[in-house]
Amino acid sequence: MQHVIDLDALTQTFRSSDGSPVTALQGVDLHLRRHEFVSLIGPSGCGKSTILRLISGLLLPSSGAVRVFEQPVTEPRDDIGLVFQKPTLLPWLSVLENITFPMRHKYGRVSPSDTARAQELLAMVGLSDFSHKRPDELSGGMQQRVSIARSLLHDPDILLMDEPFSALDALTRDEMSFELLRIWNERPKTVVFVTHSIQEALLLSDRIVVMSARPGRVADIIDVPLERPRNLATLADPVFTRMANDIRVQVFSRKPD
Ligand SMILES: Nc1ncnc2c1ncn2[C@@H]1O[C@H](COP(=O)(O)OP(=O)(O)OP(=O)(O)O)[C@@H](O)[C@H]1O
Repeated sequence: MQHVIDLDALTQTFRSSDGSPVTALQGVDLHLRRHEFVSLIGPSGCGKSTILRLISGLLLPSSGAVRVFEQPVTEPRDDIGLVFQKPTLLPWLSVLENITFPMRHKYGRVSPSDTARAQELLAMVGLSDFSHKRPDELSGGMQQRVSIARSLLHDPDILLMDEPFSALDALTRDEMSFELLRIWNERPKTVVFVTHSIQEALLLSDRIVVMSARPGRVADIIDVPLERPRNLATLADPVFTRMANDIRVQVFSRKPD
């Protein structure tokens, strides 16, 4: 079967400010199938964001290989959407202009269909009434919704999301998780989702990659057998609660290598 994302023997070393090497990732192998939803969880600093930067081409590996659609990744690709922890909006543009900005940046113009799609996405994230506001007139959570809408504008095949809901309040966070499931259902994509929330990972994912602390390695890959479509009832499913407990134990207990 063709993989959409292949990470083979991936090692990433950085140089810290005092010049000493920091091994962020060591020997990471991971293969994602088409339209799979995979979450990465693990302790702070275990290299989750580094994996997303490597897949996106924002960073090149110290050793090992990153392939997307079987092509080595050598630079950022157009068919990958990115959502970061922070919204990264341009403060001088309106909300609507921020969403269509990637099109203006790439093609020098924004077509009426881009604008219509941006408006659709704004409605989806509940911000139709804010399309002409500037980002600093919105709350942090609202700004993050705008950046999620922006990442979806060109309907990318791959979506890389780095704790996209961590800035949102708990209710909005649940709502956004279900919205993301709905979007993913309607327009399937291969998603790599970084989160610190075991519940969020379980609710969303086909597989959960549990990473170990520095140097970051893949400690376990867990299949999530919960039926789709998932909804509020999923959260009360005994399989969900049992798996959440098991993963919590796995993440928080120190296991000797
Ligand atoms: N540009 C860099 N220069 C030096 N060290 C870096 C750089 N980028 C990341 N690191 C280090 O690599 C390690 C992995 O960082 P990364 O941000 O990928 O972890 P993470 O699992 O996403 O963390 P968190 O959950 O806290 O967001 C950390 O020790 C970090 O300090």
